[in-house]
Amino acid sequence: MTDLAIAAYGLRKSYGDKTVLDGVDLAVPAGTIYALLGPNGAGKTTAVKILSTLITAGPGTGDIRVGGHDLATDPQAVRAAIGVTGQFSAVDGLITGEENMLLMADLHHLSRSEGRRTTAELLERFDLAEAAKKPASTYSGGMKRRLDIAMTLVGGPRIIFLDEPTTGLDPRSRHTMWGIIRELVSDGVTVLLTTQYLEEADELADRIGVLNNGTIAAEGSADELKRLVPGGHVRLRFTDPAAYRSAVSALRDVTGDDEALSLQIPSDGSQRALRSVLDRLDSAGIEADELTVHTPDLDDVFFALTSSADIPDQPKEAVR
Ligand SMILES: Nc1ncnc2c1ncn2[C@@H]1O[C@H](COP(=O)(O)OP(=O)(O)OP(=O)(O)O)[C@@H](O)[C@H]1O
Repeated sequence: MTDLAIAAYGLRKSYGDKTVLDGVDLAVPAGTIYALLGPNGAGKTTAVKILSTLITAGPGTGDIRVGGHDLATDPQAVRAAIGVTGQFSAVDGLITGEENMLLMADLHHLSRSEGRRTTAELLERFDLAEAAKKPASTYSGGMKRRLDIAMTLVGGPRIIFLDEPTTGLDPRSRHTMWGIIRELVSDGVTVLLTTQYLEEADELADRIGVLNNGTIAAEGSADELKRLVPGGHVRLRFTDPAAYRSAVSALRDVTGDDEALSLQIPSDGSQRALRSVLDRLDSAGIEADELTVHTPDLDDVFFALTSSADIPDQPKEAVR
């Protein structure tokens, strides 16, 4: 049996008559990154709050184990094993970065010397040593987010929940944060993150769960998810209408756009498929002005799975 850091069966939660989570299963192997991806209001934060014991799951929820501990019977042990960084920072702006860290060390009952050592180490690691004695309110968004994660790490959690860790950060800070998350996992920590950014899930996650309408509409690695949607094609553009017409008759299975003088050929984008297109063009003596390859990306998957809210069940049937 794989060592699961997080195992949740049939997560349910409703607010009044609004069902937010309608039986979500999650299985996250230790030492991996799992991304919960979903549009606004999909229930990502709700799932994180339940798994981190901040709110209770609704009736009908099955077993939930985090770090091997049963969430229902041993929430204290779960809390000791995890760290949570939410969308709203735990950083106190009135005190310095260092003081924020020392406060966390106190909360975790570290001795004074251990607290100082851990604080210094983490501030250094997160590139905050220089700013350590400045009030946190003077920090940039990226620095605050790094301090927030550093504070989460004071207790040495083995499982970390990151709720939208890079929302609102500029591209450079986002890349820094990705580096930090990768480093955590290389130390054996398990990360469950929520994100609205497909690129982030693609970059970081071993597995991605697409949350939609209260259920996981699809789950897999980024590559597996991309294979779920059709849409790979080669696009050829022409400036000469005669060349365009010859290409349409020389190639099979094409969809042409007579006005734009462009045509699309379904293709998996492989070298072999491209060569076959080029060979056919060559042997017909046709030269295209532009050739582009489009392979499905996570955007295509996301839109395919989350855009048809008006057609119940369709997304699930399409992928399962
Ligand atoms: N305490 C609450 N009372 C009533 N409704 C709530 C409560 N908390 C969340 N909701 C509703 O549950 C739904 C899911 O919210 P949640 O915050 O989990 O979504 P999310 O996927 O994290 O979205 P976002 O990306 O916007 O943060 C939303 O429609 C929200 O309005």
